[in-house]
Amino acid sequence: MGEVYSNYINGEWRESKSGNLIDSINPANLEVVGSVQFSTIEEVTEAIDAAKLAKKEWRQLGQFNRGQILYKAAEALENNLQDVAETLTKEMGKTLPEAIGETQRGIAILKYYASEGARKEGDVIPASDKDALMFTKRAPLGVVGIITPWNFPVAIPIWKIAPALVYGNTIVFKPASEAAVTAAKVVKCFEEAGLPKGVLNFITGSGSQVGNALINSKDINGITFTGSENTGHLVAKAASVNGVKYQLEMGGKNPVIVLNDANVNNAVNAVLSGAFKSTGQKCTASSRVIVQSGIYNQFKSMLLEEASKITVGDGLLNDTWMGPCANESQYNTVLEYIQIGQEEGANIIYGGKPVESNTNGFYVEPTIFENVSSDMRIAQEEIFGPVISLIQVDTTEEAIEVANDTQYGLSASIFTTNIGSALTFMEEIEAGLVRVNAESAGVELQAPFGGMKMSSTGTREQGESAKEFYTAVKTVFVKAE
Ligand SMILES: NC(=O)C1=CN([C@@H]2O[C@H](COP(=O)(O)OP(=O)(O)OC[C@H]3O[C@@H](n4cnc5c(N)ncnc54)[C@H](OP(=O)(O)O)[C@@H]3O)[C@@H](O)[C@H]2O)C=CC1
Ligand SMILES: O=C(O)CCC(=O)C(=O)O
Repeated sequence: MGEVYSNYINGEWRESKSGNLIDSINPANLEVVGSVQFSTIEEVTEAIDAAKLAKKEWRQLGQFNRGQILYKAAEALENNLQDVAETLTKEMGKTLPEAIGETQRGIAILKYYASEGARKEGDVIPASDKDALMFTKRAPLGVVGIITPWNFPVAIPIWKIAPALVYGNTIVFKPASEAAVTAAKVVKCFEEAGLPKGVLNFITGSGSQVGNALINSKDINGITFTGSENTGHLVAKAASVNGVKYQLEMGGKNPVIVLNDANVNNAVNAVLSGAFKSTGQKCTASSRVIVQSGIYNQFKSMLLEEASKITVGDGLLNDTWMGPCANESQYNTVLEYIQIGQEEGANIIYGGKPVESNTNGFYVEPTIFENVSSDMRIAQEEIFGPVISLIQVDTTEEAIEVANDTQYGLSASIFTTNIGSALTFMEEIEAGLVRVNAESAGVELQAPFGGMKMSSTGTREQGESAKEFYTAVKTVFVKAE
């Protein structure tokens, strides 16, 4: 049995009174990575109460000083980089280089929002009365609930926690159970940074119990969520009933268009990386590859050649390019969709089977379908695994039409050397992230991140956009007398 991690409530590591634990399982070999608390609803209330109690003092500390604490959290994470990254790989399977990259990104996000501490909190606006001073001032929301998924267990919590803190909010953070040990290690870095008690509260447990109690609380002022559509809808419903500000980041079914004039080599590399890195478990992963007929055969043969070089295995091993699915349920979902694709009449041209291992890991081959039409389930539903569909089209217009033929709108990319086609794509595509000659996955911490249609709720995370969610604007009008 691995180490046991407690909840962090009001500045103390506390075991749950339930006496029960949730084991976190390594998807590469089914070993227990560690265990976290199976918390009770009463403990959610304790965490929210602690955050409520801490909010005045934290707000009054001021934005600059709050930023200084985030620099210390960045330093703490830097000191623990290797351990956090290895835990991440063990918990959810992505390869160690990817886990190290994600942890480094977490450090960079902390530094970005630390420096935000020294930036402006509002604007002076000319009043109609020349003797008055009118300005805006950003105020924190108060207590923010943060619910995160398992696919980016370091970056996603940090890109929510860091802006929430610097703008003066206190937090109740509920991580995905699949990746809660990594999350506990991230929280320890905030503790090491010297956060006052109650400012960041961490509680683990089942989504349907702990998560549900958090989203239905009348004592939170904001809730931010990344995960599945089903849960996202529950968050939105509860938040609107309680008048709580909310933000959702959900799925994607991201297209990559490859036109006849594309640099095929670049397109092939971007599709493989965008589709199969992190075992396809990114909301920005490429899943529909829409290829113009003139280049289809050349693209397909290069894609197959490069796909054959992908090595699947334990993410901690040096020669592994792609790790396992994060858990048994994802593994079964991926295999089910491979079955569905075949029943729908699509052809597997690469992969399609589990990868046998002597460790019983949740390994699946990178899988490529062709003869896919846009109305098939494998072209419409988020698989969240290493599966792509090749869809052949004749024209740029048809390619964009197929790309938009989805309920999602997170990321979309095009490969072309024609600036006119690129401009048309930028204009016509229904996606929050528009990428030209670059893979669909790839998020810059200083830029707005979020989608259109069913992928998000219109709000954006990261960069300067985070301020819009984590603060309310006060418009102040002052006259001397
Ligand atoms: N957009 C994205 O980045 C992600 C998308 N997904 C999509 O979702 C599918 C399922 O993944 P899954 O992990 O089950 O996603 P969920 O939406 O169930 O989980 C995301 C987070 O929500 C919590 N949660 C679950 N149920 C509730 C609830 N009723 N109220 C409040 N919080 C809750 C989870 O806790 P707990 O872990 O304890 O259940 C977890 O912290 C994937 O196959 C993929 O398609 C998944 C992850 C990320
Ligand atoms: O592509 C990324 O780096 C982030 C994607 C993401 O937010 C997600 O998959 O949930």
